[in-house]
Amino acid sequence: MTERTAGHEEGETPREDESALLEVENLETHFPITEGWLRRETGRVRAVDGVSFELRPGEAFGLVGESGSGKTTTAHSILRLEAATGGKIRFDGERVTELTGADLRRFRRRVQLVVQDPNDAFNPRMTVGEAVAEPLALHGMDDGDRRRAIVADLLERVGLEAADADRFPHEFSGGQKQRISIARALVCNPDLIVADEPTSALDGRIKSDILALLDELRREFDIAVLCISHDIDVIRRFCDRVGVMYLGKLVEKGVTSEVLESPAHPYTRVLLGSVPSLDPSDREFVRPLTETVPDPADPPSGCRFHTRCPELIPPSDVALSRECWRTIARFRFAVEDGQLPESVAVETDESSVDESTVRVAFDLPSTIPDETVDRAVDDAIRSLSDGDLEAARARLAEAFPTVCERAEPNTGDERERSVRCHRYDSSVEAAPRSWMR
Ligand SMILES: Nc1ncnc2c1ncn2[C@@H]1O[C@H](COP(=O)(O)OP(=O)(O)OP(=O)(O)O)[C@@H](O)[C@H]1O
Repeated sequence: MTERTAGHEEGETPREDESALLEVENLETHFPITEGWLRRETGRVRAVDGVSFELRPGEAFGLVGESGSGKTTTAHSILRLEAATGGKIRFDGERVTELTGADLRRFRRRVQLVVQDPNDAFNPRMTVGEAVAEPLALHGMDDGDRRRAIVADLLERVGLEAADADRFPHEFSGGQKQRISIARALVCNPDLIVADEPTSALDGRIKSDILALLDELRREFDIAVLCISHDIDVIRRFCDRVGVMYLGKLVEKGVTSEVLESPAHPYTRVLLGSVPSLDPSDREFVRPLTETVPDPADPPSGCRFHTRCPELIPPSDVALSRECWRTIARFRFAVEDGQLPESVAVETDESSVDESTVRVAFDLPSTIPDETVDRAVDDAIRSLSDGDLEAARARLAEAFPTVCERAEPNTGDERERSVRCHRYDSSVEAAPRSWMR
């Protein structure tokens, strides 16, 4: 066992939080896209692209976001199941990517994974007892009687019976198999459990029971949990703090109750589906501008959410109602994306679409109470009706520059609450925070 690295390594910036168990700093995991038999790299999927968070001992931190936002890749990079391409991961002060030999084995013992589908987690030819004891044997515990005693105790702790050790995994239900996975994760006395969608393969009551079990065990044994889920309810019930991921970035981070009760980032609001208000009749349903999630191999510039953001910041000289601006932004990004409604999609240069059809399709008013905007929208509609998507795209992009597209927002690196949105940056001229309620 090597001595734990105290403080920071030579030539490095001091660690943000000396008491953290896990520190993830600017993590990047990109996957190369290759072509041809020479496997020439033609691009990169930016699955995780600058993610930072910490986990304190015994704390439950949740990563939430739509499918494809990079949650699993983040977890796998921490576990060294995927190779991080940038950034730093420290576990108990040690750089995870640099661990080798005995140090790596110790790390693998102290950090355990619980996967989504317990059916994939077991070798069907091993008894439950053998499966749960396997990590003990791998980590050098030769005494069979001792292993059996530990397994019997753990099976009882997760709500099964000691005698279940002699049965095979296929004899158990999904919920019971997840209990066995949890027993196996606990057997080496870990400090951190990474739970990747631990309940999404389970139904209602069983899901609740498994969450309650995980919660009880983590408190009893003081185990930190990194919980990955697209299910807000799981995060709400289980996690002390939460990070919201969108296209490889953490867009908001904070104490779970605060983030879920007063979500600040427009994407978090979209994910939750509403802007909370004390008066339930005053709740506003928040929808993204478009449903199309951009490709992580070619993410939008600036803020990655800008192409779908209902709070997109307008150019400073545009004075329109919020709803009117949203309609125009929706129009702009649908055109940019080439996602045109059927009535507008023009196949060939010869065909054309009536201008009023374009207006109806995008809900655009016949006149817009801002002359410059009105002219730009008119020009774009004319180009679209002539089937010239490229000209419409260029006109709209030039007419509506936005800081959200131009620059990546900072988080300000506040530990307890951070929001990666220009609307929270005092140096950006935008509507005040209260505008977002
Ligand atoms: N090995 C890989 N090679 C190339 N691209 C990958 C690889 N693994 C993941 N990706 C891509 O990286 C992005 C993030 O995937 P990831 O599985 O981490 O997201 P997620 O938020 O966990 O989603 P889900 O809940 O669907 O698992 C996706 O676009 C995915 O297609």
